[in-house]
Amino acid sequence: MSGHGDPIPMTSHPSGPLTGEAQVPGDKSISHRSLILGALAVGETRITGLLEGQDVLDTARAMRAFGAEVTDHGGGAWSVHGVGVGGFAEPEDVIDCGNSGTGVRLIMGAMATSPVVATFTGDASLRKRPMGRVTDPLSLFGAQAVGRSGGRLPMTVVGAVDPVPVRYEVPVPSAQVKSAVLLAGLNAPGQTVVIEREATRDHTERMLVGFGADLSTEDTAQGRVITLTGQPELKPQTIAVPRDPSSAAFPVCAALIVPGSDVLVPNIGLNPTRAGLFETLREMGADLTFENEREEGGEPVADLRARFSDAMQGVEVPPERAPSMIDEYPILSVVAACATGKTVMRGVKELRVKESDRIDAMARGLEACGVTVEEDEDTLIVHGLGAGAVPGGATCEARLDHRIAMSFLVLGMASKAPVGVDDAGPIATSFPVFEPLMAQLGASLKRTA
Ligand SMILES: O=C(O)C1=C[C@@H](OP(=O)(O)O)[C@@H](O)[C@H](O)C1
Ligand SMILES: C=C(OP(=O)(O)O)C(=O)O
Repeated sequence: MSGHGDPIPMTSHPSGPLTGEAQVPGDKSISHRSLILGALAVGETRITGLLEGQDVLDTARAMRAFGAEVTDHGGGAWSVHGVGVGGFAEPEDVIDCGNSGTGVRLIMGAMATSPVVATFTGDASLRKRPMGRVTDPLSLFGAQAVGRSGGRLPMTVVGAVDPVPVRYEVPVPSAQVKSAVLLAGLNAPGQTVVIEREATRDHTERMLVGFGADLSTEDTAQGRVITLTGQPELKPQTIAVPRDPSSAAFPVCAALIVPGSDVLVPNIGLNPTRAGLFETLREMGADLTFENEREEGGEPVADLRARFSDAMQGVEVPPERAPSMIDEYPILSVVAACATGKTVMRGVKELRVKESDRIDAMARGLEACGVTVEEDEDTLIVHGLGAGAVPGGATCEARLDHRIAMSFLVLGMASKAPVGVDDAGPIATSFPVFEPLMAQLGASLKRTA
């Protein structure tokens, strides 16, 4: 929901060893898609392990507004009684997607080829984010969108009455844009083709196939070509949502930088389009192992074991790895500050249009904590001080951004002096149990008045 409550200032104090098991919640990307695809199927989809973070709860509410029956059975078990492709009803009120770019962009795609009109809004962060990247391709299907200047929310989308299929080359590496076009293509007759130069997370493609759509993917010299045949009848599914690697990143990285730590993070989804951080950490010399590697529900899964690693060194992260770790640069820059030498992150300008400008948010906060940082439009460079050498002692701005808030709280666990954030409230969008989970491992997080 767009209204956040009062800010929740929080301070993270230097911590003793972090030990034990961290049961992180379900994957946010897969949770959104489970609800949306469930709403577009005919019959009842059953979901276990759904992330009950605010972003996903807002998508659940939106699916109800479009006519699906969405039921919370407790303990992460949900069901969605879908209305079928093209069956969305017109919402009676504004759709509020809160803090969630994924929610609003995927839902716009899902409704854009149905004869309904919907107005979308979000919180102060989401209202700053660009929607033109989604509404441009949706207009090719015949949909129309009017929003605030710069293509910002609030925005009204008029779904196409007679949609046509499209062939669209995604101009920015974005799974949200790709997914919006594929979801719109579901209700267009004929074949919709999406081309992405750099492969981004492929949950939409995998799940569409699971729901019975005719979708094929081909890797060509131009990039990945995805072809979807429109107007399928999607069959309801039983989905066990894997645990989120982007949430696992926080206890994993905390364990790597807090002396004496040894943490197990079980059942983490390791889809290669999501696992770039773990590869980078290993290149830095992290003691990070994958145990019990297996396949579950078509996705690779493993238990991650992270132990304090006092000899990590800075690396150059290859720009082509960015899509597979796009949400992990904030926490990587914290690890980089605790490694020796410099870590160079290039090809990261997409970070500037997330919940906050994440390059600027991390640069300012790290500097306040005594770390030297360089940046340009597309680059972040962190000069590491080594294990235990970051001064800390600052309160950093979270900027309505859950990943920024969690990153600085992790930094506080490994700094010389505590690190605070002005508002830990946004953490509830993706990782509502972050505070008790980290406390159970031994972290000292205190809500400050
Ligand atoms: O499709 C998704 O579920 C997501 C795609 C990424 O955004 P972009 O598509 O803007 O890169 C990512 O940052 C976001 O957290 C989730
Ligand atoms: C960028 C993120 O999410 P969204 O775009 O869905 O707001 C994120 O979770 O880091």
